[in-house]
Amino acid sequence: MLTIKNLQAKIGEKQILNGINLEVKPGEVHAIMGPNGSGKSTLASVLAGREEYEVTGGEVSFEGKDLLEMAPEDRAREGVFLAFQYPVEIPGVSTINFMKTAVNQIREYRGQPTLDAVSFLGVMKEKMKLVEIDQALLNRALNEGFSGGEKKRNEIFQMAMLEPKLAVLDETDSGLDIDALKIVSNGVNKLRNKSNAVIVVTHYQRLLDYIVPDFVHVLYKGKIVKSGTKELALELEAKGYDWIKEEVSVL
Ligand SMILES: Nc1ncnc2c1ncn2[C@@H]1O[C@H](COP(=O)(O)OP(=O)(O)OP(=O)(O)O)[C@@H](O)[C@H]1O
Repeated sequence: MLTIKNLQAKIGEKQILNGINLEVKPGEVHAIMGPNGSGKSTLASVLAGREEYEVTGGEVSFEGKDLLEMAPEDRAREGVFLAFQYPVEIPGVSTINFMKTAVNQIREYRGQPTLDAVSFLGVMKEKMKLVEIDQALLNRALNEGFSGGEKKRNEIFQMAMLEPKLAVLDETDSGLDIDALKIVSNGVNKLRNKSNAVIVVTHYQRLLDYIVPDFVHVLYKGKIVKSGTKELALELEAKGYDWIKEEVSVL
């Protein structure tokens, strides 16, 4: 589904990604971990096509198409969803209206009939239950004054509505209390199936107790320096990153 080959990227004059290789197949969940400043958010942002980042080398293909050539909105239409670390606020536009437009644009792009107001509300109610989100929140302007946990929950709601093939969840555990962490994780788990894939960027093994990954990768200095299964996350939780940094330094 997603193949990243030797991806390099910089912001301003600072080179951040130094050759990322990653293969994600349908149905898989990959967790990306790593020390602060190693490039995790940058990788997510490059996949989303955020303009500030300049790709300086490598390739990314999504279902055989060159992802890096696509405009950010086309990436979303093709089925890539990125939950931003700090989602934008859109004053004056309710979350419901925002979602209705987004869902119908994607349906049109995929050649599916658009949803009228009644059908949209039906789908919305069903997805709201998945992430246990309150309608009062969805009536408010998008993200305006939302708490950290509300923003995160709303992102998972957006993901449920947009039914992406690949979801990139960036630090989705930040700002969530323990109950919200479970609700969001349950929402993600209910959305998992054989044909979609998830990349979750996280600092905490705790999240991976709920969203159980097939693979865990450690990003350090802009490269994936170690990959393993969920046991690797447990090892990192127990031992920290120093042993990995040492392994890298003797190479
Ligand atoms: N706009 C920018 N200008 C200069 N440097 C930047 C900019 N954005 C990111 N960086 C630098 O790029 C490096 C990687 O940042 P990134 O946010 O991708 O790391 P991260 O692994 O997600 O970190 P964290 O775990 O702390 O969230 C950091 O050293 C950061 O300071």
